[in-house]
Amino acid sequence: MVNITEKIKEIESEMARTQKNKATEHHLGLLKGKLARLRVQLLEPGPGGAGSAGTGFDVSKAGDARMALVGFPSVGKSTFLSKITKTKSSVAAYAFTTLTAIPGVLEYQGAEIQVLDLPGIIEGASEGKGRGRQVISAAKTSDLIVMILDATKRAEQRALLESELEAVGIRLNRESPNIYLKAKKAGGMKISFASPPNILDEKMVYNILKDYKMLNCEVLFRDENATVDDLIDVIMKDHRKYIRCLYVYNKIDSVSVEFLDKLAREPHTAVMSCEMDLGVQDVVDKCWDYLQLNRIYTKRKGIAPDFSEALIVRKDATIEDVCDQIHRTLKEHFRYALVWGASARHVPQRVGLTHTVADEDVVSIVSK
Ligand SMILES: Nc1nc2c(ncn2[C@@H]2O[C@H](COP(=O)(O)OP(=O)(O)OP(=O)(O)O)[C@@H](O)[C@H]2O)c(=O)[nH]1
Ligand SMILES: [K+]
Ligand SMILES: [Mg+2]
Repeated sequence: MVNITEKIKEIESEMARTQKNKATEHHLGLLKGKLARLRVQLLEPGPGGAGSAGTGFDVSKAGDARMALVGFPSVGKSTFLSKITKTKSSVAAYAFTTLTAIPGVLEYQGAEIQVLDLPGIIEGASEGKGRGRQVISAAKTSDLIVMILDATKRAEQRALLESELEAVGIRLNRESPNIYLKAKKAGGMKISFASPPNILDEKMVYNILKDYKMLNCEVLFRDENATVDDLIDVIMKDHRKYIRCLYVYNKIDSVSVEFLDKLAREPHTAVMSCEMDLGVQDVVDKCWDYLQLNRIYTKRKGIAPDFSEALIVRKDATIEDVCDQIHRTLKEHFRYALVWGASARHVPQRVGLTHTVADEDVVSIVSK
């Protein structure tokens, strides 16, 4: 295999050398496209390729959702896992104490969340430094990334980790770009903009699509602020993953109150001290919010609901989804449901399959 890492470095330094202006933006756009393709090659070589690529760790998914603890060495990932689950993962003051993925189970009022404690990653992880690629692949399989940061360390750590994750196609706290793209068999390229674009132009879009050999396709930009990166993300959609991320600063016992206040105001952020047992439960509650799941308790007629076991559904789930969770064929015999809780206008409310449930609702299904 030709050294892809070197090729990536070459393009990155060419991009750094190239001045950003109107005359160079097309060239820069094409370089970005090339870079994106190389990164995919690096991570996911075809059959027979280098086996060391991002295969993750051999931990099967379990429970209602998976969250991954990602961060630099010795920020307190294992300390956090040991605090919130029954699993004990080795904790020590030296870097790279954890060498593989350690799964634990977080029990959250009837829900079971798999928590993956991962080895620390370092700068250059996405290019294969340390266990970086494996860690990042494991993070890519999770429903939530919990980025553990050390409040006593330099502020750049957050941006550094973000760019490592970005480099392998993970998009944090973002939606996929509002661009419609459809490959066609023939008919050439049809490029349209819902409103005049601020950044892109037709020629640039044409060149990038051509560079990806998408000569026959239809593309519609619904967002006037779409960028080259957005277009590349849509072209490479099979290699992109949009995941929510909660940034958690640990070790707040060792920073000033003023600094702590500043950290806590950053977006998508929570702060804690595992050692002093400060804020840990708040972090867990926030993780639950970020997973965007609802706990639904079911109730049989005349019997009190069982709060020790919840059905876990997506945030926007309906009674139909609840039925599907209980049994594949339940909705065929469905008559109506009774709902107690935040989604009910009065309790109990009698509802149909399309009713949207809320977290901690109690539901009773009445079938034919
Ligand atoms: N001051 C302080 N130290 C902490 C806190 N939490 C953990 N530590 C210490 O930080 C060190 C590293 O903790 P670990 O849990 O091993 O960190 P890790 O992120 O799992 O490290 P690796 O597995 O090596 O990547 C240990 O000495 C912990 O005792 C905290 O809240 N405050
Ligand atoms: K450590
Ligand atoms: Mg560890």
